[in-house]
Amino acid sequence: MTTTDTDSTAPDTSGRKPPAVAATGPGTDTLLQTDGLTKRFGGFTAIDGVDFAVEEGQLRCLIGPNGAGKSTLLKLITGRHEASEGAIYYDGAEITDLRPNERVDQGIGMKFQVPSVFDDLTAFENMRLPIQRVVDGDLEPAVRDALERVDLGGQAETLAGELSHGEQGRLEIGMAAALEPDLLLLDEPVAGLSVEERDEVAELVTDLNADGIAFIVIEHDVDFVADIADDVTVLHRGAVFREGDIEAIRDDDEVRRIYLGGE
Ligand SMILES: Nc1ncnc2c1ncn2[C@@H]1O[C@H](COP(=O)(O)OP(=O)(O)OP(=O)(O)O)[C@@H](O)[C@H]1O
Repeated sequence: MTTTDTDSTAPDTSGRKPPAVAATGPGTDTLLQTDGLTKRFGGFTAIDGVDFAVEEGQLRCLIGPNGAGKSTLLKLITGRHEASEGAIYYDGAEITDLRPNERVDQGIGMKFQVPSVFDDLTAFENMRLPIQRVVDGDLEPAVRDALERVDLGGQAETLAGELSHGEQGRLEIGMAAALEPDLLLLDEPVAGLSVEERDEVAELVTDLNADGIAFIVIEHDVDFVADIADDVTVLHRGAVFREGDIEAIRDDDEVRRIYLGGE
């Protein structure tokens, strides 16, 4: 539940722009829009009045220094955190007060920073979990297809705990993609991976994006961002500091100062 003093039926006399619900509705290209989104932890404001949008099929990277609020913003979008103020609109409806599972049902998927595969189940058994939510009847062909999609067809019977970190990461992304989201949120998907594993994840994300899935990707690895991103949002102290394409962001002296170490 959001904390707001405003009666939604009363005329808006605040001078703020009208709710963005129509902005994500039919006939627009905007899939997700936040409006003045704010999150406070006690007296500390982690996300401070953020207006943030993702277009249909867009791949937007979210970067920023440690503690900038990137994970908190993603958790607000997935419903893991409740907003203190502001609103979130998705595909023509307000989702601010929906529960996490309801947001998944609306088409918002998430791969967390912490691995969420079950180590003592095989890759096949892990993949069957999301598939059984969306497929009726014989699950096996759909599970095999989903494993092929993340290049794990040959590892179906391997315990997830015995897969490499890169393979586990691909399995998790594949599990999130199996729920057929329109928007997939990834929190540092290549942290701790080798260069080759990183490239495989970049290829997978690019392929899924080409299939029409929009992405928000939190990432510290600027080379990975450059490999995959159309657009970059820089978050700093809980607010949007810059938005632009990766080249403009890389060349921005202020961004380098706050984020890239100012070299
Ligand atoms: N549950 C919480 N309770 C209190 N403070 C929190 C909580 N979650 C995050 N914070 C604080 O909010 C701020 C933003 O944290 P967040 O994890 O969103 O940053 P981040 O940009 O994802 O950082 P990093 O790159 O280090 O993961 C930090 O100062 C953090 O300490």
